[in-house]
Amino acid sequence: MRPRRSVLYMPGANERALEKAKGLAADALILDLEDAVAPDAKEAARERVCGMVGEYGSREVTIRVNGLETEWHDSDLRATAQAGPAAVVVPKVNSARDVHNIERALELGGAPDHTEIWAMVETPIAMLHAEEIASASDRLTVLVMGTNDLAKELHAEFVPGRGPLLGGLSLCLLAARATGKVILDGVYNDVKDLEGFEAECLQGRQYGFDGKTLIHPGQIEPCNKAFSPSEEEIAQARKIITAFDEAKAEGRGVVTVDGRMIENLHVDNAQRILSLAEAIGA
Ligand SMILES: CC(C)(COP(=O)(O)OP(=O)(O)OC[C@H]1O[C@@H](n2cnc3c(N)ncnc32)[C@H](O)[C@@H]1OP(=O)(O)O)[C@@H](O)C(=O)NCCC(=O)NCCSC(=O)C[C@H](O)C(=O)O
Ligand SMILES: [Mg+2]
Repeated sequence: MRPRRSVLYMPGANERALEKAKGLAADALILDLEDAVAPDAKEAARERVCGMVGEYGSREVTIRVNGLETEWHDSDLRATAQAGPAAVVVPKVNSARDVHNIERALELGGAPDHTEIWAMVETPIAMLHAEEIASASDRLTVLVMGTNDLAKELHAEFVPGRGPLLGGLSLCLLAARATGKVILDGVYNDVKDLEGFEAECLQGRQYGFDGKTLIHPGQIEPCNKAFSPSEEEIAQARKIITAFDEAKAEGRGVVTVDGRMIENLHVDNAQRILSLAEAIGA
């Protein structure tokens, strides 16, 4: 299990941010060539980020290319295939066919096997095709929510609690869990509003997201905390596993811990929590 609690975007044209990220505690980085880079800076940014992939130590480094319909997409994908990051993040993936085209281009470009596809799901049609997108390729390992684009396409407003977006988020969560993929929540735009950010992290975790995409260093620490099992959760997980093992030894398949029923499925969940805590510790 690889923790992907905090996944930080940085503009591929912003040398200061690219340097600063070398000392930041994000689990993964997205070096961005898409929205955060102006058209006349695209080519220089591509060359810069492809040359920096190996400079971030143990962090998972990915590159977000420009969308399939854009003039930069093919060159971005070719250069990324050669750079061999942990993943290529592709915006506005709308169908299984899009995934197959990306996969083929990576193979033709000589991408190493370790370069995964992270598909951004951020349009109404992607919400409706989430399962076919998620299951289109073994190389595709992560779905990334693009909540700004989704809100724009829906003509939705940004409101506390994200009511207008929850239908789409839930469809993508269902698709990710049904196909065994990781899923990351979208970004929180107000970098000064930490209270609102923490509330959105908590909501994301409660819905089942594995982590959240971020736009500012100040969001990393609260995000890591929100998506890590707490000391109490770890202790409770151990207690559940021990109680169930004891019950099993006595020939029982169900037990109560603190008055609550515990069956096999709760033990699976407790084991997942311990594995995540162990992976974070490592
Ligand atoms: C949002 C920002 C434009 C704010 O920038 P700024 O006001 O300059 O921030 P600070 O002055 O508070 O910065 C303090 C220091 O931190 C560094 N910094 C800032 N952001 C980052 C970052 N993302 N990664 C690394 N380092 C960062 C600054 O350089 C300062 O450093 P120093 O001077 O040495 O102290 C800015 O944060 C920003 O550009 N964020 C990223 C924006 C981005 O990448 N957007 C695209 C991805 S989001 C998206 O597209 C979502 C999706 O597609 C959707 O549809 O939802
Ligand atoms: Mg977007």
